[in-house]
Amino acid sequence: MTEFSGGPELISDGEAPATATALRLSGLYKVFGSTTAVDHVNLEVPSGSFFGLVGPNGAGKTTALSMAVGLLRPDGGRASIFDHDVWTDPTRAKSLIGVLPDGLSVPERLTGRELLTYTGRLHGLPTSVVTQRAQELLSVLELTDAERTMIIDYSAGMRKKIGLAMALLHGPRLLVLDEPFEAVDPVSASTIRTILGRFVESGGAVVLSSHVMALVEQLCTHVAVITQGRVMAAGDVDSVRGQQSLEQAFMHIVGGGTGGGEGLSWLAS
Ligand SMILES: Nc1ncnc2c1ncn2[C@@H]1O[C@H](COP(=O)(O)OP(=O)(O)OP(=O)(O)O)[C@@H](O)[C@H]1O
Repeated sequence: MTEFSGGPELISDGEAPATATALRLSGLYKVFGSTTAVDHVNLEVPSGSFFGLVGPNGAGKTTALSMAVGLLRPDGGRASIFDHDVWTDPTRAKSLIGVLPDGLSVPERLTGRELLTYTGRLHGLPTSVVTQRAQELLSVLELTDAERTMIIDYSAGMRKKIGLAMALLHGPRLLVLDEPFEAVDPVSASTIRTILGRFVESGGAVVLSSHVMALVEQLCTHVAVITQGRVMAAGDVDSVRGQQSLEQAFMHIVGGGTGGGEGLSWLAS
């Protein structure tokens, strides 16, 4: 097991943004055929916050995050990163964010090390900086043994970790992570939590989607509950959960928890 000590300098590359809002979504809207995936979503992610986006399957989390980072064009509304509009000022906006998208698509025949080198060079980082940061990220994320393995041969958890390394490599100020802990083993998950915690302590902001309420409750300072494309509750974690656990509050807000008690009688032997 690699102890996480020190590690790469994750906050650094841009000048300090003057605004206190890392991510602002205003009236964000997306329709697929007859499905309104994201329905006029307004959200503000403060600088220095750890923001969890939770919601049932199909709630619109991935669609909202994809529009927030400029991967999917909205049908309406705006997304801005530290006051830079993602669609009218994409170069500046995207230089400030690191993204771990759902279903990361990368050149599969590159090795982990090659992928980081390629990513760093695309960001315009000097070779020496890319080499040093890639080394540290591979080590911290326990991918050193797999640095010469092609991505096509990576497990699901290894793909998440190399995706996170790609998101961190250029020293962003906002991380937008779709299900970063999915398929990741407990030791790596703990390392990732430490990295993200340090990132936020240093003034960065993290937005992540997750289905694991206990994790969101433990990690996040803020949370938004989204269902059927709409934000049903948002704010600091204490105010959203009230006197209940976040899971109880979630069930209450989305109106779930009644299924599974009937039917499937053929499963009982
Ligand atoms: N490319 C697409 N074409 C058509 N419908 C889509 C597309 N992408 C998403 N949808 C629909 O939009 C809605 C929101 O999907 P989305 O993937 O954003 O939900 P999610 O909250 O991320 O779900 P999950 O938790 O299951 O990952 C769903 O009804 C989904 O079927």
